[in-house]
Amino acid sequence: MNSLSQKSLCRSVVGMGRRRVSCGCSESPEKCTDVETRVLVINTGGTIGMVMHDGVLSPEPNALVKTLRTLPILHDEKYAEETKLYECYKPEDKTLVLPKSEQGKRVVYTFLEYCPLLDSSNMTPSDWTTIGKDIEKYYEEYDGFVVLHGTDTMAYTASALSFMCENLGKPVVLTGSQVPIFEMRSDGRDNLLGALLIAGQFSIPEVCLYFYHKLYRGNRVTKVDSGSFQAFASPNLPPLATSEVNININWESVWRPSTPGKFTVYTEMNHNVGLLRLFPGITTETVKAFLRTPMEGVILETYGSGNAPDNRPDLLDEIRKATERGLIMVNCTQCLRGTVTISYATGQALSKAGVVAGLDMTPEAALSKLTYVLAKQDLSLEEKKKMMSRNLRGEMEADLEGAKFSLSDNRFIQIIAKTLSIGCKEELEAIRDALMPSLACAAAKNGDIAAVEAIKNMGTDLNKADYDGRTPLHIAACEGNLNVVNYLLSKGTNVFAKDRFGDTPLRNAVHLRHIDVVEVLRKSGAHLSRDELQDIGTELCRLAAKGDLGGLKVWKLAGVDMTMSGYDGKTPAEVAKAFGHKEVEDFLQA
Ligand SMILES: NC(=O)C[C@H](N)C(=O)O
Repeated sequence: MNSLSQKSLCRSVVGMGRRRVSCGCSESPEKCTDVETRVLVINTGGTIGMVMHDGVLSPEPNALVKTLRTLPILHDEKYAEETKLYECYKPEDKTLVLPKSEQGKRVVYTFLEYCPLLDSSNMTPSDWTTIGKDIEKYYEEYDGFVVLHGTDTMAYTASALSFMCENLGKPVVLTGSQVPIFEMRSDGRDNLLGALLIAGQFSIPEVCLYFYHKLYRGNRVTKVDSGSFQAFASPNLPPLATSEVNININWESVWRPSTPGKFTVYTEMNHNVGLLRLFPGITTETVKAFLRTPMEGVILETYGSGNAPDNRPDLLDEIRKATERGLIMVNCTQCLRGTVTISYATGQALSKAGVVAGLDMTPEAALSKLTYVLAKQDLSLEEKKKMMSRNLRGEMEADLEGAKFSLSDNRFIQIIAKTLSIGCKEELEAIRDALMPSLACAAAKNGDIAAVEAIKNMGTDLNKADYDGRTPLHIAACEGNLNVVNYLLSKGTNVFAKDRFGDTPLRNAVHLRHIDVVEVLRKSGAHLSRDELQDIGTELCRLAAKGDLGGLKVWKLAGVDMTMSGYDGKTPAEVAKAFGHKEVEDFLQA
């Protein structure tokens, strides 16, 4: 399906690893923060890459990369040449690099172009599967993913991917444009640039949609305008980020899963689903025909806050018969904004007929959630219904359990504020932001879960790092505080966070040989980064020469390939043999 072979992508990664390149500043290479991050751009089609032929727009294969290479805001050829970029990142003809960002980073991005490129109106759930599989295939090699997609069905794909991507730990950002990128007045250049900067630089482990300076949660959007650059809206959830003079991330809204695990893409889909929009005078025959077998799941688009006529026993009867037969029906409102409630008798009638309340889900999110949930063969009908009414990926309003304390509830900060004679909210927030990351790290070091929890309840993002870029998870992993590690993971903290030395919590746990922490981090989807895998063969050979079986076992647990050879081409097993460490040799050959 795609024109980029796996071999060429893998070689580009395994061969060189992430580079830290001198940016020309006066810092030593260790301190210089001009770091490259990698983004895979999956080009599925859409207007962004279309060209007018015979008066109609259609996707143009192999055109986008060529054009981007000529645009200085989207590609810095001078940097690529000076730093021999293409020797590290292959394939050369599909790899580009952004100019240095405000955050001091270089986003290197590689294109994976589908064949054929599609207008998104031609897409089906099997295209969602293709995209999901590619994200899974290249997951470990990239820091983030951008999916170029037509706008017409982008909200469906974004919603579907949000459910299919289980335990996602990296950003996946869908974008596209209203006008082709080749034209003078196009929104495509800004949209692509914004999506790349977000996917390459921020720990937002969600499927998102970036359009017209705003980053939205993918399963909250709907296309609202076919003639404006502001094509999307997220009526029930404010944007996760806005790109203005600065990129402002609304960290408190970023979705963090509470049950971490290894990243997988669930690709089974149930296609026997549909959307039924109520209208005054809809006939029983229409409803009956729609709900007929093989239909297994239907989103009923109702009026207002989830209402349907309660003076139509014929209609309600058909609905009841269908739900009793095992068809799952979900109630979503036709209104752009708002939620389904049972405050009206007309709403209650549906709930009595067995229809599940879809709360404030968009029809796009509800439909793709149904295709995902119904495909889970090992779940009972009741479990599937429960899943439909539960918040899985931030697609519906959360229960109150997750509600945050307001800053003014926080005695600790208030006492500090009083001591410093500070009264206004902005200053209180500034104090919180300055103090809390360090306090959270201190609590993580002491293994004090209650303190970490209290700090979180003050509204602190537990992903915030201290002056060394170290998060509470780094500290807990270093100290071997398994309970704190488990707590932090249950709150969805980022396992891929890197401190200013480029180390992840997993690398710290390996270094200090905290086997239990390594195991838990691996189960949560952590893997060593390309930087951390650099020269790993030499390190394994060093341990083999010393007969350090324990050290080798921890690396293996961390997912390292034990056959990687050292600087002289010898494998660790050969080195162990040469030094007469039989037990180590047997372990390495097992
Ligand atoms: N703006 C667009 O991308 C619309 C196009 N028809 C598509 O969805 O592929």
